[in-house]
Amino acid sequence: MPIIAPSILAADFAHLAQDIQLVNNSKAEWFHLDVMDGVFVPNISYGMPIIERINQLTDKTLDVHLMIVQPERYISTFKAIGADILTLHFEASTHLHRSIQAIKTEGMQAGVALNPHTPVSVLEDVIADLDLVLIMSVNPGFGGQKFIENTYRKIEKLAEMKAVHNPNLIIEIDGGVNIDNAPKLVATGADALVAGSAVFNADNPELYIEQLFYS
Ligand SMILES: O=C(CO)[C@H](O)[C@H](O)COP(=O)(O)O
Ligand SMILES: [Co+2]
Repeated sequence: MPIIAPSILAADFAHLAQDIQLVNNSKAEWFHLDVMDGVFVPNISYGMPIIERINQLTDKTLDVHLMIVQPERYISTFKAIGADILTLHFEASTHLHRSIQAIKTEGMQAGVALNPHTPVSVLEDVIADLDLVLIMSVNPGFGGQKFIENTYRKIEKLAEMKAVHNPNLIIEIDGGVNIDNAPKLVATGADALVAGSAVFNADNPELYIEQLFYS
């Protein structure tokens, strides 16, 4: 079964506690939390106070996706507010190896995210140190975008690298995931599926999460 990570970006911020409870009651194992700075991506989402509050309202894993420049500046801050998995972008990280080690030293799981144009091969020399690779299946910055079909090819290649270098690596797919593409994503090698708009726009989000879980 894949790990389902509903993206809170698509939640109703006027009724956030209700949407957190919905995820708590569902088969989702993780909360996916998108932090955008308006510089690395052309959008600003939410930051530390929201994540800190969500951490107080759940026992589930907090999967934090940083879409910010100089993410290394905030590693200890995200640990302090409850992040369990901290994923930063390859494209935003000059000293990626050092940042991965810093995340692990803080006691979090370390992830690296790749934009749609970035080949998985760039991770060859750090893949053994990683807990997770997040493949962006849309261009980062916004929810509700159309899934990019080339993602399957990237999962295949990453799954080959995983088999050789790091069998425990989690392959996470983020963007445009829904119940139509989820089965093929899982069959191709995805271990974790992020879904925002598909979940929170569903008539019954809890049931939708269950359908994704049984993909
Ligand atoms: O990182 C992200 C955007 O940059 C989000 O996690 C992603 O877009 C999820 O939203 P949706 O499922 O609506 O595509
Ligand atoms: Co994300």
